[in-house]
Amino acid sequence: MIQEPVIEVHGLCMAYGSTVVQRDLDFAVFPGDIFVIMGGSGCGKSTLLRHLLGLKTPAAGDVLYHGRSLMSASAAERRVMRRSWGITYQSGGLFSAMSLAENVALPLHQYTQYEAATIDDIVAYKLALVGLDGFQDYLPEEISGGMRKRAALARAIALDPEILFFDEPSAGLDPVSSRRLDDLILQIKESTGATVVMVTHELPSIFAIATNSVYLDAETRTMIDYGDPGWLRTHSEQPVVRQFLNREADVRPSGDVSGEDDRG
Ligand SMILES: Nc1ncnc2c1ncn2[C@@H]1O[C@H](COP(=O)(O)OP(=O)(O)OP(=O)(O)O)[C@@H](O)[C@H]1O
Repeated sequence: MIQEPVIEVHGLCMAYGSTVVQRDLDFAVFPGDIFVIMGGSGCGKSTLLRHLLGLKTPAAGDVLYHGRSLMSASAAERRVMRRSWGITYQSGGLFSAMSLAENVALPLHQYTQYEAATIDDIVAYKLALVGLDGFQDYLPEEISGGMRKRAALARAIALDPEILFFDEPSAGLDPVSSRRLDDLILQIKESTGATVVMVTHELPSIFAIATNSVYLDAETRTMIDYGDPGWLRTHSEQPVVRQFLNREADVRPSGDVSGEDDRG
């Protein structure tokens, strides 16, 4: 059976003013993928995520969800699309003055007409799902960084999203917490059937959970490879991609390290 893509990126060109960040991006994300946006520092990964979320307008090209253009969607259509997305930001993005339960309840208040008791049940269930049973009354600052990331994930899955977006989910976490978050993302993807799109530099995460990826090159300002990162690691025809995935010494001519990831 041929699967229809969930997301299609067509001829996308992204720019800030007259400065082009990336151009000619063409790729698709299929149902159930854990799709990773990779590339060196400053190549445009977060900018691509902002375009996928409709937070930034392309200089050219389009993003389609189930074949429907995000760019030409009306505000009402975009709201329907957003209803099916769960988003977690690099910082977690939890509201510091609200308890974990209040944070997780926010999208339920915003997008549903559920009664308070139903919302309480869903919040308790989602917090339990991410291992935060019993922490509903804590403020974000009262728990660890790993727990905050998991609370942000609980909020992102509050509405049972079809697509989960992550910007650097394990940024700032120790390897054990990072691994736990990977396991949780996999578990949630498997139990809900969600499609996952994430920006990450973390090779262990990439190899542990990604099913497909795109590599954005900072130097040529376009995608230079696309595929399963485990396969690209040894088979990519692009030395920069193999280098990124193997974290080898820089293979560019000396003095040019624009594609290097300095955080690995
Ligand atoms: N609001 C902005 N205005 C102008 N330029 C910007 C803006 N945001 C990002 N840029 C530039 O666009 C380029 C891509 O930035 P972006 O944050 O998308 O890269 P990234 O790959 O996510 O980087 P990192 O890996 O360091 O997080 C960078 O050169 C950055 O300086």
